[in-house]
Amino acid sequence: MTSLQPFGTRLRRAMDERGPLCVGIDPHAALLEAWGLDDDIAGLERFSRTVVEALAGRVAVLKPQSAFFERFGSRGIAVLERTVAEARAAGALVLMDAKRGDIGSTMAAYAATYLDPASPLFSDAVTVSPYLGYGSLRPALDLARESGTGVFVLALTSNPEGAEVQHAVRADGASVAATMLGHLRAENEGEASMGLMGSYGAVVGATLSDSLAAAQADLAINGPLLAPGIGAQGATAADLPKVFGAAVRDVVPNVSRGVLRHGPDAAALRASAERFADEVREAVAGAA
Ligand SMILES: O=c1ccn([C@@H]2O[C@H](COP(=O)(O)O)[C@@H](O)[C@H]2O)c(=O)[nH]1
Repeated sequence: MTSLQPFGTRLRRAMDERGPLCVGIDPHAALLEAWGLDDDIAGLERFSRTVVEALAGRVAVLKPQSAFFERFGSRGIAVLERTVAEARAAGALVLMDAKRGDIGSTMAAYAATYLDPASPLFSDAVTVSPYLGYGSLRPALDLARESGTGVFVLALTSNPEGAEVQHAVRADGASVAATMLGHLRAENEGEASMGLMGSYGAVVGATLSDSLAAAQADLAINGPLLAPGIGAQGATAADLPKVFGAAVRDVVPNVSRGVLRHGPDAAALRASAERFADEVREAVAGAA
């Protein structure tokens, strides 16, 4: 298998060169309408291509939300394939937001879909759900190591409903979220010993200011922390130091609708992404 440099190394370089922002490609029906596009395959294709052309040469990460492509069936998946390939060719890292999770034997097929370089949906990283247990994710974790890709495990999601599962406390006193973060810390240990960022990340919402303060120590996983919730969900770049504490340097903040609502004008999309990137840079520098 042709292997890339480890995802964590590639991501750290992209964050240093371009800033840490991740922009989502979320073709909501309402956004297609606001852009003057039809809610059909041609609208989907135009929307995605516009975002890629405007931003793939500038931001560190683009995150297509698979659901918005899947709803168009096989033709939507074909657009997703082209979107991923064009974004990667233009220099962005692509994080596929698919939130897959299943028993190990099925997980191996999901892993092959997103993390095998021979797959038409090959991406730099994928989001996964650990609801079937962290160990069920092993095929994705192993394939990521082999192919130089990354895996982001849902730990503390940005939505308020997540707390009933993620804050649940196990018999040993650890919360489910802390347990997932502990697994990721162990997964990234090899890179930590070499002073590099690991390739195994966690999803931790930027919206969690109140509930996270007590758990900041758990965030030291030596891997990237994807932080959705900025913009449409109400969090701001200025919240990041408060939410993430010392881990703020490993945060990859995601903004989707907050940027996309400025389209379809490419210059306006770029200006919005740049504003968010500047705000993030300022917040992180202020935390030093
Ligand atoms: O905890 C999570 C995990 C994933 N997401 C995804 O991120 C984007 C957020 O979009 P906005 O328009 O910036 O709200 C979207 O694709 C979600 O599915 C999340 O929001 N929270």
